[in-house]
Amino acid sequence: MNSSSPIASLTKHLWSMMYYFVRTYIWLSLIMGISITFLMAHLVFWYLDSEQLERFVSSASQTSQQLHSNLVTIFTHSNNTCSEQNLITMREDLWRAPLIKDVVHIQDGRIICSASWGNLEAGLVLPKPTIVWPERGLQHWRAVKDPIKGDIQVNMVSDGAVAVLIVPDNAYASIPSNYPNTGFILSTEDNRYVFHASGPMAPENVLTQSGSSWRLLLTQQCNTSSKALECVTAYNAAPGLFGKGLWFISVVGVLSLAISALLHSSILFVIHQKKSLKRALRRAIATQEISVLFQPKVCLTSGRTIGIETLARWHDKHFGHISPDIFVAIAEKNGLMPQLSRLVIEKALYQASSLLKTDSNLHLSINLSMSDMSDPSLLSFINDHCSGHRIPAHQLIFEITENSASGFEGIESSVARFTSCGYQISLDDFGTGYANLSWLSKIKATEIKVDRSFTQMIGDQDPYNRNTLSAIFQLLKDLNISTVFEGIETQEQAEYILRHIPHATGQGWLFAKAMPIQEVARFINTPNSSIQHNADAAR
Ligand SMILES: Nc1nc2c(ncn2[C@@H]2O[C@@H]3COP(=O)(O)O[C@H]4[C@@H](O)[C@H](n5cnc6c(=O)[nH]c(N)nc65)O[C@@H]4COP(=O)(O)O[C@H]3[C@H]2O)c(=O)[nH]1
Repeated sequence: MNSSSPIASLTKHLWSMMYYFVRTYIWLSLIMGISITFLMAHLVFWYLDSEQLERFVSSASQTSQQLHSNLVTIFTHSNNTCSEQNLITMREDLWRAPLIKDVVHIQDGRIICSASWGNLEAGLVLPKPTIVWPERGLQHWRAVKDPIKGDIQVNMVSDGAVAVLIVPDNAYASIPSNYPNTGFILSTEDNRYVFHASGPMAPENVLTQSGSSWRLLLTQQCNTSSKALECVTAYNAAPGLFGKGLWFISVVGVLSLAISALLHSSILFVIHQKKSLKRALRRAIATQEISVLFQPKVCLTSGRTIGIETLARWHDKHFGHISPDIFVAIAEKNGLMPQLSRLVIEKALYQASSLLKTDSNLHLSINLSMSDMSDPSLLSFINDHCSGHRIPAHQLIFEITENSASGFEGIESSVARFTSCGYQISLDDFGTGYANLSWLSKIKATEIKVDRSFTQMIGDQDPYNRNTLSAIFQLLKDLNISTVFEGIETQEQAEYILRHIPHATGQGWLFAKAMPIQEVARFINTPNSSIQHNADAAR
């Protein structure tokens, strides 16, 4: 076999297709995995950062309140003298205020005594205050050298007679300065005065922000009763993943690759499952594993079973029960409909033939898809099997669902070929998707099956649903065509339909679920109390 033989080129083609799919899904998985992981990590870190800021702010707020109450006590005790008695009071106040470093007395812009150092004979010149706050009668010094010892930076607040020295790093020790990108500001409520600021941003740039943005996380708590310190603001200038180091981002990157790999294998698994489902369906059709059940259609006035609908069933050893909605769609997509429909028709005619012969008024409904209608040899297959079982054509109804927008161009002539042979045509799932009025005028159906969703609207108090329902009922009356209501589950639904359309047919679990043909025979011969009740209600 040389490399240009058809088998070799087919194998090559298959390989390149497989390679294309794997490659496509790798990119898809990578893009999804990386973006999902980074987004999730960012949101988690953002949340943790905002929780941390909340903790900072509430602890700083408590500190401010405590400082405030200490200041109030100290300012109240002030009598502007450095007497022994006054120094004792100052010291007692200082011991009760662990956040305050020292209390000093001021006269003519000089410190004349201190709770810690006693009388200072010459007096020490005070630097110029950073902030003068006339409305409150207070002066503030921000980040100045301790005027007595000169060793560390302090903040000071004074009412003119007494000044209090605060070491902010001690007072606000619970606000760790080593948190990267995190800052902390003490200010007045109107942001005019900033008493203390730490962190990577200038306080005016932070305080002019109205709230958090995607680049700045901001939390503020104001204590309006405080005389000296009003608002506490904590911020993170690089929230979420932005502020995390390279190490963190690398960990998230590795995690995102792992998630991408997981996604990729899940996608391949789903594709594999789909392919296996397709293979299993092909096998089930070939081995005739697809079975049929029949659901009775009941005349709502008389309570008589006037027909039965064939419903295909598939139970696979590996996948379990698979709904016809799923396997019919797979069959449609993979060109298996001719085999599936022929199998269902064959089984339905074979199983229902004796019942149809016993009761010549009973009809048998079979679902056909659009592709069945375009199958040129299906009609002769049906004709052959009907004459084989000696079933008259008028006892068969073919239910058609329009399940694609494009529809099927030759549908009118196909339907005409069916009706000319004596078969009846039903428009299934009327009112949903593409099964609408224009479709009805096209296919000249002898029966309409109103979709289950409309039956479920009965009893609904929503005004929109009630109006839709009454419009549908009016339309059906005007159309004057044989009407079947699907999915009747309650007595109320059956009675409502009977009141509005007396000759309607009902189908649904109120009467019976789909069942094997032997049970259908028993069902037909057993009087049904719900049906009798219905008929009584209509009288
Ligand atoms: N909740 C509720 N459901 C009810 C009630 N009464 C009946 N049903 C369900 O409603 C569906 C009615 O069939 P459909 O509208 O033709 O809808 C059918 C039909 O479009 C399609 N199908 C089934 N068998 C075949 C087949 O042999 N060939 C084709 N082409 N399609 C089929 O699959 C669809 C689903 O079939 P099923 O799962 O058997 O679902 C059936 C039936 O079991 C009720 O009171 N309440």
